[in-house]
Amino acid sequence: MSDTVPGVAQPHALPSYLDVHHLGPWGIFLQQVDRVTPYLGNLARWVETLKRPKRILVVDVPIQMDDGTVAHFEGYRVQHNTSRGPGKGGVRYHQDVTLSEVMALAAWMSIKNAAVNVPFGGAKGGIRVDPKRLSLPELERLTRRYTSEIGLIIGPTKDIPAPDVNTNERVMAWMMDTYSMNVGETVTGVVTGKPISLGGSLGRHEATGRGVFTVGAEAARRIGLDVAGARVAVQGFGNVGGIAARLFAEAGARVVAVQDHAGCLYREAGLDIPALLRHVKATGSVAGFAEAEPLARDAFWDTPCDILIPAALEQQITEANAGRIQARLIIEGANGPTTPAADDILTERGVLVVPDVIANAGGVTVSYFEWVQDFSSFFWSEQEINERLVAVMKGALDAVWQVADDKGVTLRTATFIVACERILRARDLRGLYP
Ligand SMILES: NC(=O)C1=CN([C@@H]2O[C@H](COP(=O)(O)OP(=O)(O)OC[C@H]3O[C@@H](n4cnc5c(N)ncnc54)[C@H](O)[C@@H]3O)[C@@H](O)[C@H]2O)C=CC1
Ligand SMILES: O=C(O)CCC(=O)C(=O)O
Repeated sequence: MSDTVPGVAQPHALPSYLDVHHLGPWGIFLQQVDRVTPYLGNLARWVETLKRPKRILVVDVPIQMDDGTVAHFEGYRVQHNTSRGPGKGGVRYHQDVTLSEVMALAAWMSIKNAAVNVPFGGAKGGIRVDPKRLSLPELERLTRRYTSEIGLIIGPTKDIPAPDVNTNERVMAWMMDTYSMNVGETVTGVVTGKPISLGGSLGRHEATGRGVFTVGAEAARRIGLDVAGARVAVQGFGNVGGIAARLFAEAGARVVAVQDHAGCLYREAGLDIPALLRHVKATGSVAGFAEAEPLARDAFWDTPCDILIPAALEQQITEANAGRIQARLIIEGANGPTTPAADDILTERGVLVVPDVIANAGGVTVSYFEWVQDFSSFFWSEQEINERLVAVMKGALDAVWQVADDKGVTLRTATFIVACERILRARDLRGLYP
């Protein structure tokens, strides 16, 4: 640290799980912050703020299983930064969820929310659980107990959860109901991504995929790649990947390869995406879809394609496969799919990466619209929402593209520059003492 503000930037040793050498998503976020710091000018004196989450809550979530036994699950809610507004970010249910992962996901929310200039800080939550092994009543009990445990720190003006991997509108309805019962009144604005009949927003279900498509098509146009006829490969075929694939197919692209947790498919002529979506709805996975050839999982990364959309989990594009990717354009639907070392390889090879913190911001943008609609109890048409979403996404991409050109940096560094400046300027203006 070169510059110091009394009481702020003292070089205390970081706890081990906050250390840049700690491998995992949080370590990756710290490396990304280090890459942007030289571009932050005077605001760099506040950068330590980004390296320490504001608030971390780890909760024990005990529930009664259907067989009468009691099981304990570990849950998290991390508020990374609240300088620009209440915490905002999804809740993930997955067997591999860790604190490092939730910290990074919360931090990427801070960057993303600032990049598209919605008035939120960054937060994220999760439970280490394989939800596929729970019955529906067990899942409901888990969600309700978790919501009560994190109820201490969430709220419509404090921190507003939303869906992420393995959570959906139904889970959000349970969260909204539990929080409301605990505070004694109906509070629709405590979560977004709710069912429409409970204060949800039209267009939220599709928003992240629509945002991926919007910035993807715009980036393709800017590099002279025609979406009509382009070959697209998609990893992850859930809310984000499935909808992005559908929109690209509707725009005339050929979705040639798809991978999810259980299967991997290839079809040179392009997969029938509506039929594949029906298959996934019926069976839970792309595996076993008859109108395609099965593909070995690792071969997915060698697929001849023009556009690659990672839309599953973190750290999928690494030093091991970045050199094999054939796409000219990568649009990050997932959070954190590319490691910094892989980023460097892709840049070197001239592959354009539209980073997660802009590419998948469509979801939280429409979550912001949902939150505003809940507060005003006045609801907008789907057309209005989609038009505003497209305007926000194109405007944000345009701004970071300009910074990337001006400074000769990648789109990821450019997005971090724009976002960190907004966050740290807010931090600076707010000052230190209560
Ligand atoms: N749902 C949302 O609004 C947003 C989600 N995201 C991010 O997008 C990504 C996907 O989220 P959703 O689509 O919401 O989740 P989802 O639960 O709807 O779908 C996840 C998909 O990833 C696949 N998958 C899981 N593990 C995999 C593996 N090891 N290899 C290949 N595929 C695997 C699953 O089979 C499924 O198709 C995550 O990184 C999430 O954080 C980002 C912004 C908003
Ligand atoms: O809609 C939201 O509030 C957040 C969605 C999310 O978790 C994300 O963008 O990664």
